[in-house]
Amino acid sequence: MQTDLVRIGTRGSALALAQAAETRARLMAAHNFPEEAFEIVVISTTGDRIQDRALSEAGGKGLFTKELEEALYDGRIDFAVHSSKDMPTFLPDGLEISCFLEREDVRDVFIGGKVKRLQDLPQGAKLGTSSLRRQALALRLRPDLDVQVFRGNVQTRLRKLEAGEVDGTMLALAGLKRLKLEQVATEIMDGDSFPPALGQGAICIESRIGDERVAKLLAPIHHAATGAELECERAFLGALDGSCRTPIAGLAQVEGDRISFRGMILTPDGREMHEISAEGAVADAQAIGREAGEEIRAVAGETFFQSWS
Ligand SMILES: NCc1[nH]cc(CCC(=O)O)c1CC(=O)O
Repeated sequence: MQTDLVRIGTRGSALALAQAAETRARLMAAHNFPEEAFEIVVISTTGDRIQDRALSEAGGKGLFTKELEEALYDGRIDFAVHSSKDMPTFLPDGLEISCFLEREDVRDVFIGGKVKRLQDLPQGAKLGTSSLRRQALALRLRPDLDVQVFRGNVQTRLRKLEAGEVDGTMLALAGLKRLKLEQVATEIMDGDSFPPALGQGAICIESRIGDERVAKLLAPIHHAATGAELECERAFLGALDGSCRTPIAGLAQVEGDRISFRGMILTPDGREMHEISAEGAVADAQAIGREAGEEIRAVAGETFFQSWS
């Protein structure tokens, strides 16, 4: 048994651990394995250690994946469990995303201290978020808000809200559900005016290209529709060159053999916005995302991306 031990790599935050446990539970059910067949290997990343500034300033998305990828190369873990939203657009050589679990609710929520809804915040109230997308979308609805950089894991943010450091904050409903904390949400944002981050709500698994044992292990827990949605969304991001300094939102949705996509780019102050919609066969998911990215890029013009960076 020991030689067959499956080593699951994860970050150490409560959300990451919940995602690793969910992956393990699905594998146990799919293969009829006991819990002892798995070891959850916790790996601390640079992103976890930086708490005092926005991640876009510190070097971006790779900060949450680098140390896990080193563990994959070294063979200390068999695969790494991630939030798709936090994955860089391009992966290092030899590694791939080999599996997507079925997507959770993709929506964002508002969590208010004294008021329940974002729109009910008093003039000039403090909204805590480090996401440029949430900042831009919130400022579109409420240009008067005072957006504060607000880092840390979900629990830390909720503590800061309770302590009155801000008047409200925003989080992904998916993460709250995985932590069994969805009851703290005071408003579920409407997906039309508040589209999610690309990849939001989807757990993905990164592994070594060509690892047949891991491929066989993961095949039964892969969710094809989520996979197509994420292929489309990641292609959109790739065409935009996924800069962390650009607020980007969007969502692909599979229905039967069709996929629809809606994407949005904004200026950080939320004043300027470009939107795109596309639709087609699921088999063309990637091309649909890429073409939507190229089109929105052309419509916005290169100056759009340079105007604030
Ligand atoms: N950047 C942190 C992060 N990465 C994934 C989630 C939520 C879970 C998900 O989207 O799958 C969160 C927290 C949040 O944005 O509320």
